[in-house]
Amino acid sequence: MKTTGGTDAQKRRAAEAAVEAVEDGTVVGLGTGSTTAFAIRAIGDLVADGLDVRGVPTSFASRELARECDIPVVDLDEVDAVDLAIDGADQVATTDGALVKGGGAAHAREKMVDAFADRFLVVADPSKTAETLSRPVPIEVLPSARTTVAASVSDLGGEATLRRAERKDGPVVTDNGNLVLDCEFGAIADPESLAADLASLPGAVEHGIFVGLADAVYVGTDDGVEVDEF
Ligand SMILES: O=C(CO)[C@H](O)[C@H](O)COP(=O)(O)O
Repeated sequence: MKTTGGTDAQKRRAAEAAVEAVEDGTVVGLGTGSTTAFAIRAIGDLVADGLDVRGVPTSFASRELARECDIPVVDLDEVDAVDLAIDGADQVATTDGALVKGGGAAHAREKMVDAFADRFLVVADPSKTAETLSRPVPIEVLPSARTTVAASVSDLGGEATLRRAERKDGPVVTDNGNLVLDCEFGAIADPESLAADLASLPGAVEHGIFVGLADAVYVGTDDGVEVDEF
């Protein structure tokens, strides 16, 4: 499910440009994925130079990396505000900054942190951008809801596939102990409407469509960074 079309240099450029927005004394949401990992490492470098920040990780993996980088970490329920969140995406709509996320199965916690943040910056490479979202939409589901949610997805015109683990027999289990259905809808003409439909399914914990949340998208290219504000 991971999308790895961009180069590390592109990802790093986007991440390091976004990290320039991190201010002293703030709480920063730490997204998940290979692009955000560059941002977490860059924040770690600033912490080593004396920057005072606390990070709110969105996954086991981002928590581990933040700790490795000596970034003090706190849970979302321990802070009154998240000043800035930096997170990656599997696909970014260039028109309005709508996203498909969840390639790392972390979208439930990512959505909580990204939505709560005063400002949410997306970091991406050019392989992620599109005029219309069309990537399969991950839905985190309670284990016993996987067949009922899959049937509802089919009623909505999609096709759900249980995400399987690459290095173990069986399904991917999220950090929250749930399963993930990757749901193919083809081109998504109205992400807001599909998001509302998916949010209403009993047993669906969270889906990977992020509408109206991104404040800016940083796209790292081979020779710079393009920034779109929304
Ligand atoms: O949504 C995500 C994890 O749930 C990631 O942000 C998304 O998959 C992008 O990852 P990468 O930067 O490795 O391509």
